[in-house]
Amino acid sequence: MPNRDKRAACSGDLPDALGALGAPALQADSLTVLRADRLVLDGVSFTLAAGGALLLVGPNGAGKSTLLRALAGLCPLAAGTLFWQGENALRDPPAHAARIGFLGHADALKPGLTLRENLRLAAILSGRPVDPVLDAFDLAPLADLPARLLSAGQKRRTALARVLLGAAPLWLLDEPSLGLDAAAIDRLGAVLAAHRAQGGMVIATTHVTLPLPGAETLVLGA
Ligand SMILES: Nc1ncnc2c1ncn2[C@@H]1O[C@H](COP(=O)(O)OP(=O)(O)OP(=O)(O)O)[C@@H](O)[C@H]1O
Repeated sequence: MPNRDKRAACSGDLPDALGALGAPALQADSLTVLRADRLVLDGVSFTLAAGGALLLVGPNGAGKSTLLRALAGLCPLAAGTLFWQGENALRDPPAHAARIGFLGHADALKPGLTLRENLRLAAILSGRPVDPVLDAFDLAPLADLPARLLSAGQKRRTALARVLLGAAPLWLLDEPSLGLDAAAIDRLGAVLAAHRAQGGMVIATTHVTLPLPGAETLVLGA
């Protein structure tokens, strides 16, 4: 069972676009989620300011992925409210989707498309160029390979590149370092730090140490 009313307040610079200084950009208030009629999350609360990071930890089945999906609006809340800058975040699903970069367990790449083609839709939607994002994850030499030929770590890096390309302020990452080697984890750390330095926020599930200095931790299933 997750901790009740566990709060994690994260600090960081708060740009005008994300609200008044000191105010939480994201606030989860007593979130409760059922899956197949079973109580998985019971009154989970936390706040996150611009530039902040929150690690979701706990044993298998504790509800970490479920919480990420609930925060993304992909899993209905049985009770509780998610606020974005003081407003009910889930009242306007398209607006909420636009503020989220989501990385699930599955990398969700089209196997027959090249790595670059897999990133094209995100690039069109955000208006951002693909090449700097390829460089950030050392993917340029692989850009014209079909995704089906990529290794597990290369696929993970591509999925992370798509999150970066989306330019959303709130990143929800399910075990982002899964399959990454040490160099790729260093690159991930640099990308996360740059995102937070611009006022972006990160919520990540993990079973291992992630390169997110100063992140708060929310323990589920304790
Ligand atoms: N689609 C679903 N329908 C019913 N129950 C589900 C569904 N998805 C997950 N669950 C259940 O919800 C609980 C929480 O699962 P979740 O995937 O959120 O755990 P987790 O903490 O992310 O685990 P792990 O560390 O193994 O990734 C589990 O008991 C799981 O069986």
